[in-house]
Amino acid sequence: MTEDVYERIMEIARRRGFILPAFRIYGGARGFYDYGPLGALLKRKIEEKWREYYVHKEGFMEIEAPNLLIGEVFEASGHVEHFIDPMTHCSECGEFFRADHLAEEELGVDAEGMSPEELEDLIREHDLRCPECGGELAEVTEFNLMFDTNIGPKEGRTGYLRPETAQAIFIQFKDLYRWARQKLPFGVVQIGRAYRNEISPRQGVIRLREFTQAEAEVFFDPEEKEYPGFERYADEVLKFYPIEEQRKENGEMLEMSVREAVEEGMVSQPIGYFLGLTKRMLNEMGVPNEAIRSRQHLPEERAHYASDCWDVEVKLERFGWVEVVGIADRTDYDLKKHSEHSGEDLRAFRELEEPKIVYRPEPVMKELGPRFKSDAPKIAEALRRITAESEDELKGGLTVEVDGKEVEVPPECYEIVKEKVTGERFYPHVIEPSYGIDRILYCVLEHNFDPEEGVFRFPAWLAPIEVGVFPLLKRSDMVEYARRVARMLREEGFTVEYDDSGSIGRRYARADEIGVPYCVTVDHETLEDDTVTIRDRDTTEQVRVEVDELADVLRGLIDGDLEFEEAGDPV
Ligand SMILES: Nc1ncnc2c1ncn2[C@@H]1O[C@H](COP(=O)(O)OP(=O)(O)OP(=O)(O)O)[C@@H](O)[C@H]1O
Repeated sequence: MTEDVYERIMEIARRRGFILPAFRIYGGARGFYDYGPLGALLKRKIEEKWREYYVHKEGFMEIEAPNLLIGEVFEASGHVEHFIDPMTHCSECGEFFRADHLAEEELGVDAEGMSPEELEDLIREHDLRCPECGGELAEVTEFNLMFDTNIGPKEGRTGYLRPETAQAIFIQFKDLYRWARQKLPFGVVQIGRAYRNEISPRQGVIRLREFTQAEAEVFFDPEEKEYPGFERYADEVLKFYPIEEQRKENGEMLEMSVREAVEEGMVSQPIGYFLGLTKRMLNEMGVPNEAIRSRQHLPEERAHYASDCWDVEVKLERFGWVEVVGIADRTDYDLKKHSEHSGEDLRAFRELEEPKIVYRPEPVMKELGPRFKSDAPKIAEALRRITAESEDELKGGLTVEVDGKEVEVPPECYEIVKEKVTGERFYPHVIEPSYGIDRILYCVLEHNFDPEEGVFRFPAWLAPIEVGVFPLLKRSDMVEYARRVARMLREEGFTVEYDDSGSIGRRYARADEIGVPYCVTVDHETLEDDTVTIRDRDTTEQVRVEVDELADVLRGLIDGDLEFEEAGDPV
């Protein structure tokens, strides 16, 4: 038997129906996996836990938007231009590689953020060859990771499968802000599939081409430094790995509370808050503190929209530290871009402590119209978004951005008006905690795996099957009774597996392997006095309880409100 934990877990995952390669009968395709019946149950539980934190406890609004978005959205967001990875391929066997990953793996260098030219030089300098066949590597080019398609039968309307769920939230900001009673901060979440045409996904379930993201976009006023509710996770102690430590030769992870990290200026309050929340959630799922760290992105690895980003990484046997959650400060980047490209005003409003005088350019349509034709309304809208503290700032012409292009507006196209205002419009900033559910699911499998016994020891609430129900013998009276118990428990809301094949020992072993925390057995005594046994997965101890009380007892055990020893009479 192989010792590699990943192999062992994936073997059980495939055999028992957690995760399995997709399209297998047609030879499969890298980066696509199916969740089998157990995997699907486990995934739902992880998603529900995430909802409990973000929708229930934070009170964020959840939306559900299309997976396929029109091209304009990603033109504006910068993904068409920037969502690219460097790529090379072998000129002999034709295999494709992420050029930066290849350089990192084969040469041990840090190639993050290198340009295609720099990577090309590195490859030539070290005579790097195809790891599969030794062939020569072709030129390094840029590859956009978005899957594109054509919307409708007519050519011309490009659509993209979303590479992140976030954009649909930004483009609906106006309504969302209204539903939030025009008060900041507020959060909006979305959970769903995201698609990235990863060049060469070789890390099994870690790097998929279709995966599930759970994202929150938290809109706040950048002038407010305090994050409401900060105290909730302020005392969580985390392992921080900031940029300075990563740059030192023997850099270390710094263990401190979220509060201390904020006081030291290492993280902002909202970023610290969501790092603390994430650690707490991962702990609940059985990922221990030693395997969790918060690593700050180096400037060269930050996404095009982020001013700061911290990844929550989980340590895995085969892959080392793997990002499972990214918490990015997206500033006002997205709302600004979508305002500029769409002409909609996606700003929020804040009351001023004291009224003030501002100057703004009021569009003169009879000048704008003939000059800019169909662009005139958008230019007028862009002008209306401008305000200045002094008249001089507006004199002599202005530059506005429309549909991603800069447009020079001559002074005769607007009149400068003076206004007394009691409030002002501004672009909210956004903190985005972005969770990769599939990666979390694999981390949950690995960190709840007991390699000695080859079984999963999920926390009871997280186990895909919560209760196993077995008749001791395959006698019709016991089978019938056990089936009735299984049905009753299902109706009470438990996930239940009924099993009557093979010896009872084999059935317990099968249940242990997939992490079933409690097994209920119907035996001779049951038929006489309506009591059953409950067996605890981790201690293999048993208690006897009345069938009438079974559902309440199991609920108490699964919710952690009841100790096993107190659950019934020891057997
Ligand atoms: N190809 C993928 N397969 C599975 N999950 C992914 C993939 N890409 C991203 N994710 C998940 O989505 C989360 C947020 O996406 P983000 O854009 O921050 O990832 P990323 O920094 O591009 O990831 P990576 O650097 O590993 O490619 C990640 O933390 C990760 O859990």
